[in-house]
Amino acid sequence: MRSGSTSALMRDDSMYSRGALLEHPCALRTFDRMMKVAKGKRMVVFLDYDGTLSPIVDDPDRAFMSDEMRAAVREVAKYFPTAIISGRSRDKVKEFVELSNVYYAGSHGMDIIAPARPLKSSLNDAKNHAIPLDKKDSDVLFQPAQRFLPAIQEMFTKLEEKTRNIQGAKIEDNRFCVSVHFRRVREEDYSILEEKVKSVLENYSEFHLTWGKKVIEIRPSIEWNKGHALEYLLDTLGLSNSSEVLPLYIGDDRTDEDAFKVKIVAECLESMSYL
Ligand SMILES: O=P(O)(O)OC[C@H]1O[C@H](O[C@H]2O[C@H](CO)[C@@H](O)[C@H](O)[C@H]2O)[C@H](O)[C@@H](O)[C@@H]1O
Repeated sequence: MRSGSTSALMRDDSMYSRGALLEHPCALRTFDRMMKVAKGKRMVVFLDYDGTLSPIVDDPDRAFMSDEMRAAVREVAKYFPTAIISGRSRDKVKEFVELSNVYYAGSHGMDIIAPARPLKSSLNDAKNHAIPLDKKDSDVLFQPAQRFLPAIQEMFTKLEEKTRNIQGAKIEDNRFCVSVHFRRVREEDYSILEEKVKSVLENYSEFHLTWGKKVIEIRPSIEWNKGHALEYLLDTLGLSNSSEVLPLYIGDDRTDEDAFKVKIVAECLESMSYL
């Protein structure tokens, strides 16, 4: 996503959602179709956090998940491998979700804890970034944007300084990316905020901006997003064979589109539309 003019921040979140709904079948309304497609397949569940497992609220630090939702996810994870893929830092999303039977991918998939298994597919380069947590431990950390950490920390400090005087602006450290929230900023200050963010970014050519729900996200320009994280997880789970596996991805924001575009996910969506 790209800003057109200085008013990119004025973009209406609900317009995006309506467009996405037209393009993708609604899971609840097409439940029977989904079950037909799922028959005989190994289902793997991928969930976004904000706006999916928790409601969108004004204060990002208070986006709590309900106990009911937590119980539902815990139950789902008993039957299907389940992963939470979020723009948040992995620690933060884990703190909110509080479940031990799910996989976590934070920073839009740039920070994954996954079971240690040999990678089978074309994600060859990915294994170079995988760090075993412990010899006895069966989990590995996958962090393809590690080298950007010092620059991200620097940017975070600069953004806090520059936006200090903009009422309602909030900078969130998501470890391998940074969020600039403007949900509580007055509309007349949107363009000032956007300019300030862009002025910081000018000195960091290896980063780019993306726009979510009342949030600007600053991300390292590497070829890695929620879609790659989904593929990585499927692969490490030994489940990247598309004829046997049904990946179910639930998400509400623009960055979730990267996961919807993954071939195996897109094919499943398409097969549901033809039933
Ligand atoms: O990938 P996600 O888990 O959906 O994370 C995307 C961003 O979500 C959070 O911001 C959004 O939710 C906040 C709480 O409801 C809301 O105040 C904000 O306006 C939304 O954009 C999170 O705080 C961001 O860091 C994530 O990038």
